[in-house]
Amino acid sequence: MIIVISGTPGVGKTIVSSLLSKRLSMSYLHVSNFVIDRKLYKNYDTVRSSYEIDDELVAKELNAYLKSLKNVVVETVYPSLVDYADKVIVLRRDPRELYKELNKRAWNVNKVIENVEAEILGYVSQEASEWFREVCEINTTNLTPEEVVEKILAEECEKIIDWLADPEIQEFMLSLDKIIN
Ligand SMILES: Nc1ncnc2c1ncn2[C@@H]1O[C@H](COP(=O)(O)OP(=O)(O)O)[C@@H](O)[C@H]1O
Repeated sequence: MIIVISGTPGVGKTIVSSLLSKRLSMSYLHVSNFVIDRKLYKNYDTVRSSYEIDDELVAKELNAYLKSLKNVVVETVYPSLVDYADKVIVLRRDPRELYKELNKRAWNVNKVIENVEAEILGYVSQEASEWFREVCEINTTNLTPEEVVEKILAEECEKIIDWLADPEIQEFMLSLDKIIN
């Protein structure tokens, strides 16, 4: 069984994946760590503070490795790297909360805002829906990580979340645009 836990950075993937894997006695694979451990990156972008990856190479190595594991919870920002999954969960978080969360990281302001805007526009959710037939979205805002795990186990999914339907989040996005422009 392969369970993919995806979402924008800061939504709670690591904590939820780790709890879920323990709860189900499954292995846990953090794709970014896999890429770093196996040196599957092309280079490190110091401006963006992130590794640039060769998608095809990572997908090839990752899927070969996943085949060797029976039961695994896979955490990734890029769901399309995974060829096959039994369940795909995309965690979502109120962009205003996510902004506070990402500001705690030692990231430059552009990187924080790019990621918050990616959450507002639903990039990861869109990628997951294009790649997999069925995707379960869970809004983690105001839930504890344990409650998120319970929802995953109970398959309590929401409709695809559209943050931009909320006028306050539209305003928030405009205020972010002003900071970077
Ligand atoms: N449901 C939650 N409620 C409160 N804080 C959370 C929740 N999920 C994650 N966090 C906190 O948010 C931060 C980011 O979580 P993390 O699991 O590292 O996110 P990701 O792996 O998606 O980047 C951590 O400090 C974590 O403790």
